Parts: sequence; structure tokens; C-alpha cells
Amino acid sequence: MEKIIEVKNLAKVFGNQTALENVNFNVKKGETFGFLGPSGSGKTTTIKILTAQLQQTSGEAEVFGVPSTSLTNGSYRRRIGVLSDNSGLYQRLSVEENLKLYCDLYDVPKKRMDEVLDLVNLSGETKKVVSKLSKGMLQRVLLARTLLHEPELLFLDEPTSALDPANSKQIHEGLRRLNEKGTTIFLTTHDMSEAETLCDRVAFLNKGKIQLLGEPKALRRQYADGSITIELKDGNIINLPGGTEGADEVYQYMSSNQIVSIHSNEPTLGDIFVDITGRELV
Ligand SMILES: Nc1ncnc2c1ncn2[C@@H]1O[C@H](COP(=O)(O)OP(=O)(O)OP(=O)(O)O)[C@@H](O)[C@H]1O
Repeated sequence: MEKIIEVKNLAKVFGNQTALENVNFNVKKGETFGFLGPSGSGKTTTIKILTAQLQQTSGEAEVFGVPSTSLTNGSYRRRIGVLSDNSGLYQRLSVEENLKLYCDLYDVPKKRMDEVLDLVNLSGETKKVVSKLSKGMLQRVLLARTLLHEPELLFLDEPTSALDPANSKQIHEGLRRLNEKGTTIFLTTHDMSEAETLCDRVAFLNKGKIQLLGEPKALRRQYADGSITIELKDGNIINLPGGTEGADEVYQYMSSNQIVSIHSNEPTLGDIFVDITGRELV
């Protein structure tokens, strides 16, 4: 599958502070790729390098097969969308007026506004003035603006941080719809459930290094300890270890027809992160 992003031995040093060290990964066309890590782990630095806002100290960062620094060139610039916490919206103008300005800037037909507003579930709010919007609405307007020029590749830096679960869910639905239409998404987050919901593959970043990379499902299976949980007809829930010890007990419950449900205990991505880094993802 075509690689949209390719990063090799990437490093970034600020003074005596190493922000990224020997980072290697790629993102394939059509993927939603999650970059997960706690505060200060290097997520924003990576996005900034990939979007030509920062120059790496060493290593390679390619987007669309060219060094990411080439994204300053207009033809590449139009192929990406970047959502960060840097608002850049005109506070006194309405949602519609703000988006119209961006349509002019990107030479996008105004009818595209309706499509993106629908995608982020804001079709009924277009007359609202930006300064009066809730955090969740503001984030959705920013996402709408990022999508106006139909970027093939979307960089999202913590798209739902500071949003409540209902607003996060709406953003997630919009992102899923976009991804289904073929948009490649590079997403940073420290929200593990967001990563589980959205991402085809995730990389765990800790102190500037990738500690683990893979599909969420495969990682959960890889780190499962084999134990299982059984729910019995009398309401009891029993945890059993993996291997023959657990198997004997399962057999006994099965042969006496006591089992309602049985499932394997897989760790969450958050559990795995703590397991391999020894720290929580906050
Ligand atoms: N311009 C800068 N000058 C000096 N140090 C910086 C600069 N930008 C980032 N850093 C340092 O690099 C490290 C990684 O920062 P980065 O912002 O990439 O982390 P992050 O994972 O995005 O964190 P957060 O989740 O809090 O946004 C941190 O130690 C940070 O202090």
C-alpha cells in the first residue's frame, strides 16, 4: 500500500532537551494512524516537523514522497489539512463568515461549506458569532475550516482534548466518515479510548521514543495474559488463569451447564502503555 508519510531515524533536539530520538514509522494511504503519548513526549514536535513548521535535527521525514519541508510549496500545501489549538478564527465574525473567508483564501466554492458543516454537525449554527461558541462547537468549526479544501492528509493534534464526551463523539463520527471517504488521518492523542475507537494502527511515544507500534487489536492480544472471565448462572463472576489450570475449571462449569458467558481478558491500550513505560498516559 502507498506510503503517505515515512519517517526514518528522526531526531529533534531543542538546546540540551531531546524531544525526539530515533523515531521510525510510516503511515499508509487511507489509514488513521494514532501517535499516543503523555504530555511532553514529542507528539506536537512530530506534527510540526511533518507539516514544515519545524526542521528536524537529523533523520528523514517524508510526506507524499518528498521531504516534509517541501510542504511549504503551494501544490503540496493544498493536499494537507492541519488542526491544532492555534485558532486563527475571527472572533467577531459568524461561523459562516469565517468559513467564507477561508473559501476565498483557498479558492474553494462556497457550496463546500455546507458539506463540511454537515460533516461536523454544525449546519444549524452557521449564524453564530465565533466568540459565543462553546469549546466543542469551536473545535468543530476549526475542523470544518481544516476540511474546506478537501485535504487528502489530515494532521490532528489532540482534536478532542478539553471536549466533553458528547462533543468528542461527534468529532469521532465526523472523522470516521472522512476516513471512509479515503482521507488519511495522522492523529495525536493521550486519550486511549479515542485511539481504540479511531485508529487502524497506533505508535506509543514516550520521552521522544517509539516504544511500541501496531494495530490496537493485535497489541491487546499480544499483551493478554491468557486469563478469562466466566459469568455463571447464579450471578457469580469468576476470573481464571490461562493454561491447563483454568481449562480444568472451565470444563467443570461447562459440563454442569453453569456458564452464561465466557471471555478472554485483554488489556486496554492504556494498560499496555503503563506496562511498557511504567507511567500513565496523562
Ligand atoms: N520550541 C521549543 N523549545 C524548547 N523545547 C521545546 C520546544 N517545543 C517543544 N519542546 C520540548 O520538547 C518536548 C516535547 O514537546 P511536545 O510539545 O512535542 O510534546 P507533546 O507530546 O506534544 O506534549 P503535549 O501533549 O503536552 O502537547 C518537551 O520536553 C518540550 O518541553
